[in-house]
Amino acid sequence: MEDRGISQAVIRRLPRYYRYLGELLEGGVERISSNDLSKRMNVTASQIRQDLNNFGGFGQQGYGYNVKYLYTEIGKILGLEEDHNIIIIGAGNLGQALANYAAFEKRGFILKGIFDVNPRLAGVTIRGVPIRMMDELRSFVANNEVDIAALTIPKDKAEEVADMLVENGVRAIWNFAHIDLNLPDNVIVENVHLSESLMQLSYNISRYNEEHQK
Ligand SMILES: NC(=O)c1ccc[n+]([C@@H]2O[C@H](COP(=O)([O-])OP(=O)(O)OC[C@H]3O[C@@H](n4cnc5c(N)ncnc54)[C@H](O)[C@@H]3O)[C@@H](O)[C@H]2O)c1
Repeated sequence: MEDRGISQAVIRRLPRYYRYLGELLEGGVERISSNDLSKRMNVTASQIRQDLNNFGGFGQQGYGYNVKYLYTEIGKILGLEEDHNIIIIGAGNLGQALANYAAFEKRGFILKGIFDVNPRLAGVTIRGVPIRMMDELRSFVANNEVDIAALTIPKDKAEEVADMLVENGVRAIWNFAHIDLNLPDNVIVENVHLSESLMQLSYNISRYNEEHQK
């Protein structure tokens, strides 16, 4: 998928630019050169120029980038100018950790509901949001605008719950269950697997060790 002709590789890097530019804005910085941004972000200045050139000619020689403008433009590309309503399915360790993480709200991801099958969790609230039982899910999705469903349930339940969500109109899944979901093309899935990130770390440790033994 391409966005305004911008490659997925660039899109993957945008959240990091967005985070740094947000910090600069909070610190009152109005403009920054690609060299300064490069030092902060530990990315080459030429990579930054290449990436940010995708958004038009607002990096000017001798002036640098207009931080507010770039932040706003990247926010638009990432679809962050509108809020997204989220529900979490599975209120175990991970689901509760996500629900407790208030900072998502600052980015416009609003927690609307939490669901589980465990009756002992019924009515427990997390940051004011009650954990509901799964038999309420259908009517909840029908009566509330739900943009994203996070799946933090066991993997053998994930496919069936994802199907049910999709049947009821949910179009984006943030999938933490260790399974590749088989869903229609019009459903957008983002898989988050911390163990894959750990394996990447492990690979980098091995590579570092090998290189430094030579
Ligand atoms: N992607 C990652 O990086 C990552 C990291 C940790 C865990 N996980 C995965 O996330 C899932 C949750 O992990 P956890 O440690 O929170 O487990 P957990 O056992 O603490 O929580 C799972 C919750 O799901 C509920 N549940 C079970 N079946 C359900 C269903 N059909 N509908 C709704 N809720 C249901 C359970 O009652 C429980 O509260 C697991 O699949 C785990 O493998 C993924």
